[in-house]
Amino acid sequence: MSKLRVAVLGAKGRIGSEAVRAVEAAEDLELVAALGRGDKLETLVEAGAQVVVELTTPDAVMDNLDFCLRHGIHGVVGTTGWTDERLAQLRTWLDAAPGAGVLIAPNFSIGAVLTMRFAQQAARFFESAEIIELHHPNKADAPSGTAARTAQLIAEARAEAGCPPQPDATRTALDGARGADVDGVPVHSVRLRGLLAHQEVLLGGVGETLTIRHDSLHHSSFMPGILLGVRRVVDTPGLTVGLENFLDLG
Ligand SMILES: NC(=O)c1ccc[n+]([C@@H]2O[C@H](COP(=O)([O-])OP(=O)(O)OC[C@H]3O[C@@H](n4cnc5c(N)ncnc54)[C@H](O)[C@@H]3O)[C@@H](O)[C@H]2O)c1
Ligand SMILES: O=C(O)C1=N[C@H](C(=O)O)CCC1
Repeated sequence: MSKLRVAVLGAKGRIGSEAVRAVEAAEDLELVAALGRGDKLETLVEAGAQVVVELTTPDAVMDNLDFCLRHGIHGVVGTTGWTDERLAQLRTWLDAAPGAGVLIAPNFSIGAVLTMRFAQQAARFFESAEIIELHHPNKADAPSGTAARTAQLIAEARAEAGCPPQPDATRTALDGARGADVDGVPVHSVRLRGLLAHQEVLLGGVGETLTIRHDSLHHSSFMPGILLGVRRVVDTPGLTVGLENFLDLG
């Protein structure tokens, strides 16, 4: 059986360099290009890449995906910074590229995906929900893509169940003291040397709290998810948001 031809964009970065090693080590995949900032995207076409793993920056990701889809190359995207406008733009490019697929995964680690699912399931049973995300201090964006997605899922679950707004008597607060408001869910971002990627979802009800915590301790935690995304995206045309769609979680 022929190997799937894979390229990595952001190949010298923290997660990109780990992805290069993971693709090289996978028997069913062939690494055909490993590009960094300033490298020509035409190399992807010359190398015959079928799937691009996009691990760059929010500033670069849209141009990279535009190029890939114009050349019929599938995308597995870990880069953060997604907004409704960006997703709408991506859908128009996908409409013009029949057969091409893009997976956007706010988090490739299985534990983080399960954290999001558990939080979504629990959200309607508690009056209060807040998120603390904790990352290394070199991270460019806040809140993390994972925390933003978790907050959206919690808010959707609460709205579907008809939950009222969260109790909060705060009348005066220093700017930022109550975190960022993501669809009504406060999200607090910590940046601390020594950390990689961590998240706590705090849920509170009368007389009890539930804390769901996940820790990524090494970039290797993201690799099984990236490889799964590469293998599945080639048979999944259109836009898929979230690795959970490839995990048969029920
Ligand atoms: N989804 C996930 O599971 C997951 C996990 C870790 C990181 N991330 C995200 O991945 C992105 C990268 O994170 P990082 O910690 O590796 O950052 P990083 O700064 O270490 O790496 C980014 C790399 O991309 C390169 N780059 C910038 N513009 C480029 C371009 N136009 N073409 C090719 N390469 C380009 C940079 O030179 C750098 O080497 C961030 O958005 C981060 O939030 C996602
Ligand atoms: O290290 C990062 O940067 C990470 N970014 C993703 C996010 O913003 O959620 C996933 C975790 C690691």
